[in-house]
Amino acid sequence: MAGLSMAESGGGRDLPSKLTWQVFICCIIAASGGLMFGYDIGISGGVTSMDDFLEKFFPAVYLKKHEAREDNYCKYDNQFLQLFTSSLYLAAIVSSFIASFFCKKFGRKPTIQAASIFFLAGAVLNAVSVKLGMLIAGRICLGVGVGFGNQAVPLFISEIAPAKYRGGLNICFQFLITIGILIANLINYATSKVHPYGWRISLGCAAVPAIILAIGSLVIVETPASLLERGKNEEALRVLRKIRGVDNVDKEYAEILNAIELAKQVKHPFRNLMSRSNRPQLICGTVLQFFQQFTGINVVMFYAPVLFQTMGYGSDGSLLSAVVTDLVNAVSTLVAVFLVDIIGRRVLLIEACLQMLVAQSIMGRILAVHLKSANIMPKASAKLVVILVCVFVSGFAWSWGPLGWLIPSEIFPLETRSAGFFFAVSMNMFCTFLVAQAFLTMLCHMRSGIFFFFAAWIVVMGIFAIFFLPETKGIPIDEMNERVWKKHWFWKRYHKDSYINKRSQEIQDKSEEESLE
Ligand SMILES: OC[C@H]1O[C@](O)(CO)[C@@H](O)[C@@H]1O
Repeated sequence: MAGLSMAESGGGRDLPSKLTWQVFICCIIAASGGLMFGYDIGISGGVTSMDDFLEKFFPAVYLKKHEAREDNYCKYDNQFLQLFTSSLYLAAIVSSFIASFFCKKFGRKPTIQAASIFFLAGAVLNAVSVKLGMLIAGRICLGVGVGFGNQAVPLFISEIAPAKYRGGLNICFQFLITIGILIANLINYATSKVHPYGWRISLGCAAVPAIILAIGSLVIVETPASLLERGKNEEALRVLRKIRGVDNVDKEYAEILNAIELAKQVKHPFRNLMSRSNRPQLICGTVLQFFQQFTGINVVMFYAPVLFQTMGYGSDGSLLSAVVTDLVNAVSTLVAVFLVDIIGRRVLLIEACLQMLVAQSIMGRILAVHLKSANIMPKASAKLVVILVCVFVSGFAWSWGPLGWLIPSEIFPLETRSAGFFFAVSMNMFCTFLVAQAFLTMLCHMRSGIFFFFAAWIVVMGIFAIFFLPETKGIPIDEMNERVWKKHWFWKRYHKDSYINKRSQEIQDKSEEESLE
């Protein structure tokens, strides 16, 4: 198998590996799960600002929207409307739990295939909806797809990529999420002019990425780690040779095998995950996803068109502004693809905190000054807010967006990887749900204060990144414990103590044995 010219050396050490086309294509196909996820994220904001859609499913919101005297901040405050957006994430939390077992027992590839089937069912159901119940049922199917896809795809990519390219390839997942969001908003822009069923086209088009994923998932290989985990040793060796593009993969094979043997001794991964020595990874992996969502990114992704309408833009202008921010989101994610394995994870995260903090604070201030109830914001300020949204989004896109997935996928040892990643995925889904469900109500009650609320969280996450997040750039996954956690100024205490605990347990066991004899 020919390798791409850029890659000849090993994954940060002496493992022979090339970035082969096989790996590259598998990663792109798997990452198209991100396209699907992104499409679902991007589509709901535009659809919920379309009059035809509101009139059919949410007549109360429709009336409120066209009520001249209604408070700008509260036009869209409706729990059911928020449930349309957020039900997907609720379903995804539950399904990613199931997916974590499915992924371990049947492998990463069938989990990705299952995701595509749920995506397809959800898209069809949404496009033909005649009642709110059908609409929500469709969103739930999409949510199950998201749960399965988001559980399997980042793991798949991290396990199949050579360590040296793991960061960049993994970010393809997030990149395709941003492309999905962008396409969704472009489609919304076009279909908002198609009356009365434009929204059906928007929701139905989700079937396209679902079909791409379904077909693509038939041709990808299973990861060597997952094959070994299920006792398919010969196949694992064959796949490893194929994806690395070299025959001599003995060392890597032995390392994965070793990790599997260790993993097999762990009968209860979820219980093991709670043990003291696994706590640093668990805390960092989950907290990163919590922080990712509490940047307030989904306020922009879900509700940008609604937010821009609140500021006085017309429907067209709002959808177009949302397209611009999505473009910035996608392009900036590419920056991370190229930089993450060169300058590392922490620099990106910390720099982005500063950038997002400045943008959020100025935005909050502008909205506080100009957007009093039922007032329309001056055009220049409204334009400035769009620019600030772009500054905010770009900071997020080259840092907390992609790294929220990458870091949790690379820090857990094999025995707790699936279980640990589940916590990260479900934290993402849970917080996305919270933001989606609460934002319009928060906007109505907190008004511009909402931006300061998220700005405060950005300060907290910056402090966390500076003091508590270790650098994982270029470290092979199976060496994380030795080279990262056991050396970190804060987290090393968890290993030291666990060693002491283990030793004292051994001594206690021994003395019990002796006394029995
Ligand atoms: O690109 C923005 C998107 O990325 C995510 O944070 C996922 O990583 C989504 O929740 C968000 O909508």
